Amino acid sequence: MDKVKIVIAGPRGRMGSEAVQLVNRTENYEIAAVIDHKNGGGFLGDFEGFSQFGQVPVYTDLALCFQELKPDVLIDLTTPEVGMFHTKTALEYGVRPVVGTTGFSKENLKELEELCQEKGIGCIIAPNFALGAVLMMKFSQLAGRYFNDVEIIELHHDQKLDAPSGTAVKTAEMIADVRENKEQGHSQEKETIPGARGANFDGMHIHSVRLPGLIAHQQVMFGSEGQTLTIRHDSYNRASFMSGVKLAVDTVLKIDTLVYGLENIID
Ligand SMILES: NC(=O)C1=CN([C@@H]2O[C@H](COP(=O)(O)OP(=O)(O)OC[C@H]3O[C@@H](n4cnc5c(N)ncnc54)[C@H](O)[C@@H]3O)[C@@H](O)[C@H]2O)C=CC1
Ligand SMILES: O=C(O)C1=N[C@H](C(=O)O)C[C@H](O)C1
Repeated sequence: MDKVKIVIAGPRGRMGSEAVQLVNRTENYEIAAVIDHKNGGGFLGDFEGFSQFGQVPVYTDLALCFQELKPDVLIDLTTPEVGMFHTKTALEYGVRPVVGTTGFSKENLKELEELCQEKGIGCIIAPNFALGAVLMMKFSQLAGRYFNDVEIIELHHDQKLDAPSGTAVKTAEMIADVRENKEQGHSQEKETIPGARGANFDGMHIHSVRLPGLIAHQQVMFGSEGQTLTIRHDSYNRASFMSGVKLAVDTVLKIDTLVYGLENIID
């Protein structure tokens, strides 16, 4: 059986470097190339900490990489600014994207859904690859059917670029699908310091904590008369995301639509 040819964008990043190791240790996967904005024309092995990957080419030009190597899958773990461009380019060249990069808007998702349809190939965008986080979102959605009052508190390392996190937005979207619409808190509440009540998503509030020492954590709190329910997930390292990345790569090869969220494929 031919190996799955994978291109990884963002290989020197916290997630990308973990994904390089995942692809390298998976028997039927092969790293065809990496995409980085440095060292185009060189090799991954030239980057510090990657000496074992001497032969893996580095491209700065995604389209050129796809034209020359015709890979099966792009794993994108970059930044909100470039994630959409990479994903679109991949679909245009018939390469199936598995995207962990966060910060995609509803409009972005709509455009990608149409592009998948046009090209007849699959794409997976997963705001969180950790199984526990996916369950936390599903459990929160279940609780949202019974509790209208919810506050989402996401906690991340202080190098994170986007706020709120992709996971928090996805959680809010999933709860909003089942929750009776409600503007939370007192109708006359006033912020004496702007932002004190966090971001407002459909009347729910999202709070973003950024601290060194944290990795990726989220707590969803529900309240009603005389009780609260708290659902919490913690990722203590980036290895926690890798089984989800593998599941997404294996799945994206078999589908021909856009899937937004791992909860749609874990069953
Ligand atoms: N879906 C999930 O389970 C997870 C998603 N993430 C998301 O993944 C993304 C990456 O996160 P981290 O690895 O922590 O960030 P990071 O900052 O450590 O890595 C990002 C990498 O992208 C590279 N990059 C930037 N522009 C590029 C370009 N034009 N071409 C190629 N590479 C480029 C940077 O050099 C850097 O190495 C973020 O959007 C984050 O929110 C992070 C953890 C889990
Ligand atoms: O940047 C991170 O670290 C993470 N980003 C994703 C998000 O925005 O939800 C997933 C996870 O929380 C880690």
